[in-house]
Amino acid sequence: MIVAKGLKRTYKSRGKPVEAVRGIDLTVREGEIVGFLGPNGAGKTTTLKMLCTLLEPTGGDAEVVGCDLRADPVGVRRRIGYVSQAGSTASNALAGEEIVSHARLYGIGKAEAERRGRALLDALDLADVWDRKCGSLSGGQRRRLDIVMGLIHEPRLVFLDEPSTGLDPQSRANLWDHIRGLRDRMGTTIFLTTHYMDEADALSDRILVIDHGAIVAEGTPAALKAGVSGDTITLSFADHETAERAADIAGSLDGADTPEVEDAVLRFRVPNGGTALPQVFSALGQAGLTPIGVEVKRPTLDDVFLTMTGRSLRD
Ligand SMILES: Nc1ncnc2c1ncn2[C@@H]1O[C@H](COP(=O)(O)OP(=O)(O)OP(=O)(O)O)[C@@H](O)[C@H]1O
Repeated sequence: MIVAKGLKRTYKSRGKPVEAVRGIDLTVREGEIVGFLGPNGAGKTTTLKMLCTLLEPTGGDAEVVGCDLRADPVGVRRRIGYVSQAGSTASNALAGEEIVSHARLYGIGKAEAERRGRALLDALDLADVWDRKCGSLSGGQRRRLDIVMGLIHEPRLVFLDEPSTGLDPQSRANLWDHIRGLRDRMGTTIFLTTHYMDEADALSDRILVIDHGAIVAEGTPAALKAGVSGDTITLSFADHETAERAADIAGSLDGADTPEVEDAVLRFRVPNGGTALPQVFSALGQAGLTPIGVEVKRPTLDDVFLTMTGRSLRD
């Protein structure tokens, strides 16, 4: 669906070059949901806009749904759907009118547009909004309506730019269900940008992590997390001195990473938290030390990012 080679975009800002995307390679296969994850300003939207023909690359090439990005941008546009961050419906217009007029832009007849529109609304749990003003819909409903618009010409590939930004947790989870459903029922390939780790984790078959305009990691969410060594064990003690004594003991355990103590909290890494914990408790017990709190944390995508870049995705 997408093969990009050396894709690059340099902006000019106050006479100075800004290398937003520094020559990236990426491949997206048919039927995949690929999450493009990175912090603010990493180059996600710039990449997306280039792949959607909204922005000309300053270097590199790409083929999107079989069409060359530079030689056949119209071919690309006919074959893709694009759901922008800003949304595409006017508040005062009726949802049904917006769908039909959008479909007409693709040369779809009115009756066919209405048939497809109603079927898509139904699929996205919006069956009763045809005669409602777009501005009267909830945030989640309006995002789903945007997706209906992006799918009206039945593209095989759809780009979603930050799909759940601004939605409450329940609407986000509901939107994710619908996005997965589209792929499962219709086989639509989905390429989405996000700076939310949970969104990338919950939705994507494969994740590309971008930072400073370059791809720094790629893989399934599980493989990326497995690449980060070990689980983190956090133990709380009554005071700093006890935590320091516990740190000496934890540090001598097999496979344990250099322990860190902050106030009365000890944190260290082990290859497997579940199997290490009984050993930790037994060793601490022999020294007469008892933690007052314990937490075992599996690696998150933020740990992946931290390992790759030395910074947190949240920074
Ligand atoms: N029109 C422009 N002119 C100059 N610099 C730009 C322009 N658009 C984006 N940039 C810069 O390019 C870099 C990448 O921006 P981009 O919007 O692609 O990042 P992003 O990962 O999509 O971020 P966000 O999550 O905030 O949308 C940033 O440093 C941004 O300031």
